[in-house]
Amino acid sequence: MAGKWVRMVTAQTPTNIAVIKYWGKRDETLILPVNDSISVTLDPAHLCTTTTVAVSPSFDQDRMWLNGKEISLAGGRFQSCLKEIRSRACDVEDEEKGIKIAKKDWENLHLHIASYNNFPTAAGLASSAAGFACLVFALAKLMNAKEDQSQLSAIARQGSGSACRSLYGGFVKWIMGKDEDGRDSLAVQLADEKHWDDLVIIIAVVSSRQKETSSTSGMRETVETSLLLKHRAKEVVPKRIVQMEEAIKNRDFASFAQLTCSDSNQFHAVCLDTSPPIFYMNDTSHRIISVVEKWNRSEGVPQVAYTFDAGPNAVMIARDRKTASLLLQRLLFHFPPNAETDLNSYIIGDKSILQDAGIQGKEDVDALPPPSEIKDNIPSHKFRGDVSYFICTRPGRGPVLLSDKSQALLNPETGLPK
Ligand SMILES: Nc1ncnc2c1ncn2[C@@H]1O[C@H](COP(=O)(O)OP(=O)(O)OP(=O)(O)O)[C@@H](O)[C@H]1O
Ligand SMILES: C[C@@](O)(CCOP(=O)(O)OP(=O)(O)O)CC(=O)O
Repeated sequence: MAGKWVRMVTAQTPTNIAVIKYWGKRDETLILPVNDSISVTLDPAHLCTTTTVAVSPSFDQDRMWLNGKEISLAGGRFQSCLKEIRSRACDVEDEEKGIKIAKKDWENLHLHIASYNNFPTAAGLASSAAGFACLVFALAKLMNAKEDQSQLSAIARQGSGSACRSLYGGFVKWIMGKDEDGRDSLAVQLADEKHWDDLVIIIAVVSSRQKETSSTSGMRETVETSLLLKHRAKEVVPKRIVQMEEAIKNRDFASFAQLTCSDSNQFHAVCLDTSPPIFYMNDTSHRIISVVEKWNRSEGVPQVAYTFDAGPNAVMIARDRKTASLLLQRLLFHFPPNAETDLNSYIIGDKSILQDAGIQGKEDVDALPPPSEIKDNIPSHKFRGDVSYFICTRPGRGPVLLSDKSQALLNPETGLPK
């Protein structure tokens, strides 16, 4: 293994949004949850992490750069993932480059890791989920580990619980497991992204000034103080998991939406039941819920599901493209962009939904009529600037390797960021 070679692998991994939430751990170090959860993987075209991992005998320590800045790998979560994946490394031979790494060599070789999130890291868009899933997936490829996606998910879980669900595309279940060592706490795919490809997802990134409680400390406080969480984990979630699996299997949007909204609301109720109470949603979040609830009610059958993680951003899932364009009209009516924001940066991702909604410019936003369900309730307030921007996306695929060398984030000669 001597020489000056650098071997590297680049991968791209999606983020995910839970429709049955994970909240509460029974083991903090291994990251073992108190209930199963189910998520939808989001299209990596709009939200994803790209990670390049490299190994070389010339590296003298493990190093990592996140979005161009060097970060410490000393934290327990990074160390757990690195240790677990190293212990599964196998022989690697690259005849073209004349590289031969024996299984036992991996203990002494150091790694360079560079990662980039194509969305804001601190905006509550589950960067840790895509990030840890990508790290583990890329390292497994680099080290020729023979583990399947589910076994890799149990390693990513030790970086961040929700990360285990980003090892698959489509619809994913994290099975809480029973074993004390956590080996059976892993993700499985329920259906791939093609199974239900009518769904359209619109994320409202809500402006928030307040500092939020991290998921990790928030759920610790909930486990310590909330009686409602015990009821949720024991009585409510197990039934909902069965119903949600059925709804996904049958593409039953009415049940899917009802379960998704109820579970998000119960998660936030559990936060409120924590002492001291945790508030993740803000007034804008509540207004978005009200817009969707009023519309769903007036239609008689749910058109859109909403769900909120540990922050004020709304993730809305529309039953199809037509519904998504009607939703976007409603959202833009209530939450038009600020004077200084142009429409092109206000609606990002799949902009074709905007065209479907018949909106070409800001004048079309100003001309939007009040939605029929609120017409009798004038005055209908506008909340200009309360949403930072919207991301239009859809369910998407799981992790992939990027073989195009130009997409690598590390220099192939030096192993340092490009
Ligand atoms: N691309 C990445 N690769 C590895 N780790 C990452 C990556 N992106 C984020 N992380 C890790 O995740 C941490 C951020 O996680 P945190 O849970 O605070 O925010 P979030 O996941 O963006 O939001 P939320 O969990 O509230 O949805 C970072 O400090 C870093 O440790
Ligand atoms: C509200 C959630 O998004 C909580 C996610 O929590 P994290 O996975 O970020 O927490 P740690 O395991 O402590 O890293 C719900 C969910 O994704 O299921």
